[in-house]
Amino acid sequence: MREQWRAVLLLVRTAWRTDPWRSAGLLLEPISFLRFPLFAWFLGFMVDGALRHDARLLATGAAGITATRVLWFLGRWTGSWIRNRLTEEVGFALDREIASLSSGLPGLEHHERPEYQDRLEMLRQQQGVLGSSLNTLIYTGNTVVTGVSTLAALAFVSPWLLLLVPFALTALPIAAVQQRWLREAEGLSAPLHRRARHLQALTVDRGAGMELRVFGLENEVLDRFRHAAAEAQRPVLRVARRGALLDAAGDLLFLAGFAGAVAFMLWRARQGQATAGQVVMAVYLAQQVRSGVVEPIRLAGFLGEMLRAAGRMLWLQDYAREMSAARAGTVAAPERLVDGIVFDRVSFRYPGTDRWALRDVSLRIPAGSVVALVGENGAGKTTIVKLLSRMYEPTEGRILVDGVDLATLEVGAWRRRLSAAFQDFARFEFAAQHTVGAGDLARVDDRPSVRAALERAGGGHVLDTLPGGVDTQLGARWDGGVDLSTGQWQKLALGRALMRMDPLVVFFDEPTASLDALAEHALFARYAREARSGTERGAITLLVSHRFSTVRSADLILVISGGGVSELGGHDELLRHGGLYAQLYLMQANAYQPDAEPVAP
Ligand SMILES: Nc1ncnc2c1ncn2[C@@H]1O[C@H](COP(=O)(O)OP(=O)(O)OP(=O)(O)O)[C@@H](O)[C@H]1O
Repeated sequence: MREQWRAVLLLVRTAWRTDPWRSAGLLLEPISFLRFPLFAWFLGFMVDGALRHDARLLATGAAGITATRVLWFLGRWTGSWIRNRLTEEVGFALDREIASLSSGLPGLEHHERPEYQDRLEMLRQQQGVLGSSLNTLIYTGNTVVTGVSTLAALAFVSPWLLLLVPFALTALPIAAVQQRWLREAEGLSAPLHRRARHLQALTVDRGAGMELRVFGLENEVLDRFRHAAAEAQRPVLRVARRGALLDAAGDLLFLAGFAGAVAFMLWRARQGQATAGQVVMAVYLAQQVRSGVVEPIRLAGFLGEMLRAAGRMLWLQDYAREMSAARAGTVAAPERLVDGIVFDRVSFRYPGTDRWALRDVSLRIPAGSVVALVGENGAGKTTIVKLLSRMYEPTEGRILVDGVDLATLEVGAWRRRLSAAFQDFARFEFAAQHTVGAGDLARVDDRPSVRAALERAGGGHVLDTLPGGVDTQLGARWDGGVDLSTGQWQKLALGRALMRMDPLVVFFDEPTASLDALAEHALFARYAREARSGTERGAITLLVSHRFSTVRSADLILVISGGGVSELGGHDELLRHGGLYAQLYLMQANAYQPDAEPVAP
């Protein structure tokens, strides 16, 4: 119950914050919902006036009915106008908040948690519901006014008529049971919905489109999507069918009670205990008892669904607050690195898995160095990058930045001192200027800086091929938008990584997979020279690459294998050592010279 009140408060607070005037105006609407008892009362006047030939009573009844209609019309008209507008505004405000909370979470761990995914999935599905939840809340309030005033008027005619209420109240347990079923069904459907959305996304995803066609998977994916969507619907449909049967049983019961109430009033009239006007008033009100009592209950059930959606919103708020408090850190990020970064017995498991991605890693990355991470696929190289950028926190052990635990550094400030280019780079479909400039928001509009960063990334010529230069909209789906090749996108991503002027750590996690080995080598040789010349900041460059021609120019090479560091040293030193590095290096070197004799260490 406390959670439901919190959800109601969330809606009211959001409405008030979004538009206080409209929120206040809505309080007028319930007045118009007194129409049923007023109408019945004046109708009774008219009937009695007509039977008694009492012109004053007749006129009072007619005037009252007219006034009731006018009040109803005005209240409804202004109310629904304000309500619709406010509902939209509140819906947008909540949608914005979901986006801002999800993207503002400090790390990526939540993406690995099925329970987070499921709840977010439900929130996404119910975004429309969230928007109209305020509408339902107010409308429920209005129907409560109708119900209570109807019952009060009925009791005024005869308290015995309130015996009709239990017949209507059967809707209460029915709604509760239906809600429970619905909740269970939603829980069952959520992972299936997620799967269906993933499959649907594959059918429209441009990247997946090529593979779908090459491997002839179109129908297979469509079939899987249809199957997953049908499966996701099944629990909810089953519940809807069972719910409709329960509703029908409740309706029949009320019909029996209503017949009893009408018979009771006719009996009273025959006994001379009620006027004809009171009989008409009672019959009119009795048939309203059904909607007067059932409607608020039905809506309360519906409101329950809304409040559950609002409750998930509260959960997201709490989760974001908790994560930020636990992960945000308070210590200011350093201006420069003096000693470097130390991994102190770091172990890491991805959430929801029981396999160690890194196990007991201890190493030191000296300030000002260019470090290469090499190793086979799945060895743990990217995981090291993710831990250093605080997308995840170590499961065990600590990472020290100049002796300070990285977990205590203020996460936003630390990230402002990083820069990165990834193999899975983002394709920001903005104007080219902003796609690259996004790497340093403060200089997002600075044309010379964007040009310079791109030149350093070896991508200056990409701009020259664009019809509108830096102002060209990227992405073929936009008006006048231009699409780029994967390699061109990658160069823009590299340019973005080179926008920040004073990063402390720069990650290059296989960002040049689309470049040939020579181009990659030339790019990093140039970059490493620059990085070494800027050593007064002690900046560290971390390069993940499978190309040993690039890797060999690093100051320090870390060979990652099976989640640990198996070798560490300079190129010559590791070759002399004759371990895994030497083996992999020679294999690649020989592959580049197929006619040459195998090179021995
Ligand atoms: N999000 C994730 N959830 C669960 N396990 C993961 C996740 N990402 C990576 N792993 C696992 O962690 C291990 C290390 O992965 P990582 O991405 O660090 O390897 P890598 O050395 O960068 O590989 P590659 O050269 O293929 O990029 C792998 O076994 C991988 O399956």
